[in-house]
This record gives sequence, structure tokens and C-alpha cells, in this order.
Amino acid sequence: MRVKICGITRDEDGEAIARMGASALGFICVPSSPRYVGVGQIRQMVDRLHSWRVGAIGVFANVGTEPIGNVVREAGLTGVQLHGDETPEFCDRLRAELADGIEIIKAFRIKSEADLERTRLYRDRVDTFLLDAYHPGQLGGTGRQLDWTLLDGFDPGVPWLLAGGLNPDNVLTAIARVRPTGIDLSSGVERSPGIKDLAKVARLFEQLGARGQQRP
Ligand SMILES: O=C(O)c1ccccc1NCC(=O)[C@H](O)[C@H](O)COP(=O)(O)O
Repeated sequence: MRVKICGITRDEDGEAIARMGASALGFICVPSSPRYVGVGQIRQMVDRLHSWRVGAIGVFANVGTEPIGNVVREAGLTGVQLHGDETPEFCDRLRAELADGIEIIKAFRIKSEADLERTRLYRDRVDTFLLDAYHPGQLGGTGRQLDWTLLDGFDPGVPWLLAGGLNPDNVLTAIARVRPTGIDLSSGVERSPGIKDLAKVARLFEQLGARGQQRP
């Protein structure tokens, strides 16, 4: 089970969470977010993570391919997560901008079957999907669950992460019910936006037990 912990803003949180066994850490590059971190700060955190086998994912929304490429290179990211209204064609252009091997995750905010249907258009263009909750006026980190019943039989043909309102208390139920290839958590393991609660993160990994980690 791949485990991505998103919204890291402090060196010590990133290092502790990598040590606990996270597959990937997410850094929010959306300036309006309370979890925003600048490129210099991300670089510093990524440098401290070099001895851990952990991915470093920059989360972007509705910006150009060139600025994304610049942040990826400057910060030493292993992947990007597109959390806005990026089109399939945008994903193709971004692929051309990025070096080989940089993962592209497309996030979808799901409120209906139609939103799930739309994910098909991205299948051959990105590496991974992330399904998050829809909440008007907010892009992510909402702490809200999406309607898991919509995901019955969802099999996109690419690896996919379940996000939205996951926490140590509901994560096993979510995995058993929805069967994603991985999970993504942010506010469910926080004390306040951007400040991770390491006791909650530790409890999450206890819950997940000895499940092997996959692709960083
Ligand atoms: O977390 C944010 O502040 C954020 C802001 C703008 C775009 C995306 C953002 N977060 C993306 C994530 O990957 C979160 O982990 C995901 O939305 C789940 O959040 P939560 O429901 O709090 O676990």
C-alpha cells in the first residue's frame, strides 16, 4: 500500500514521517493554501530526506508547465500533483517539460459519476490518479470524505490514491471498502494546517501494520 502524507511544511516533520515509512511526502505549492511552502524551503526539506527512500511530490493548481518544471528542478522533486482544472492536453505538455521518470499525479475532486467518468480522458497521460473530496471554494486539504459508494467497481487501469478526510480511525475501513492502490492524508494527521501531529502519523502506520510500501 502506497502511503503519501501531504502538506509537509517543517523539516522535522518530513524526516520523522519518512522514517515511519511514508512512501511519499507532498509539498503544497499553491500560494493560497495555509500549507504553502516556497521552493527554497522544499529544497531544504528534500535534501534532508536523501537517506530515506521517499518520494517528494509538489502539489500545484492551475499554473503553467514552465513554472512547474522550474520548481521540480530547483527543489529536486520526484513528482508533481495537479490539483486544479488541468486538461488532458496540459498533462501532455507538462510531460514534455519534465525529465523522464518524474511522476505526474492528476487529482480529481469527485462529487458525481460524471467526475469519475472524466478520469478516463487522463488514463494514458499521467502515471497516477488521486481521488479527493469536492468542497466548494476549496481545492484540497478539506478533511472531508468523498462518497465512497461512487467508487464501487472503480478500476481506472492506473495506480490510484484515495484521499479526502482519511485519518488513523477510518483508514482501514476505507481501504477495505474502496480498495485503492494507495492513500493520501493531510488534515487527518495534523495538529493545525501544515503542522503534522506525529503521534497521529505513528498511529496511522500502526494501523497499517506491516504492509509493504510501494513506489516512493
Ligand atoms: O492541502 C492543501 O492545503 C491543498 C491546497 C490546495 C490544493 C491541494 C491541497 N492539498 C492536496 C492534498 O493532497 C491533500 O492531501 C488532499 O486534499 C487530502 O486532504 P485531507 O482531506 O485533509 O486529508
